[in-house]
Amino acid sequence: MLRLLVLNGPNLNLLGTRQPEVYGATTLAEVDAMCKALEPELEAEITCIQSNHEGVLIDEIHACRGTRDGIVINAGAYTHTSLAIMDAIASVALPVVELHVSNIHAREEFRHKSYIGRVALGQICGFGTAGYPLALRALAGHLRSK
Ligand SMILES: O=C1C[C@@](O)(C(=O)O)C[C@@H](O)[C@@H]1O
Repeated sequence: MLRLLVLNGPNLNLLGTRQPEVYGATTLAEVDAMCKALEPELEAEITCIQSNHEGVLIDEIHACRGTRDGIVINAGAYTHTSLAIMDAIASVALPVVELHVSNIHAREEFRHKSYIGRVALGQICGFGTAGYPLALRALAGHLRSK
């Protein structure tokens, strides 16, 4: 049984109502349900956590050491700014898939840089909230191939 964490960062609690032309109409509760629904197929226990606070996200990443096998993270705007989240991911040495609902590379220049990308297994972006199951499948596939 794989143990996977889906970690959502700042403002993602507003999914569904926040700039729907960019992020779509699906709510975070619906995203969490979509992720949990993959548990039987992926033979995984999937936990979904969201926080608007950088330190809480870091604590959740640290807590994965020895308790989880991998992480899907949408760090929101911290993606582009947070050396501390990058260091936390490097410190726990677990496979991490970076996820963005929007295509960050097609947006403003400041969204093109990702600190998470330096320590991630890979990145999925631009597929809307359908990216979450893609990211979980990619992570589980990677873990099972090891
Ligand atoms: O909050 C977000 C959401 C985001 O991570 C996405 O999922 O597309 C993209 C970030 O640039 C932005 O700050």
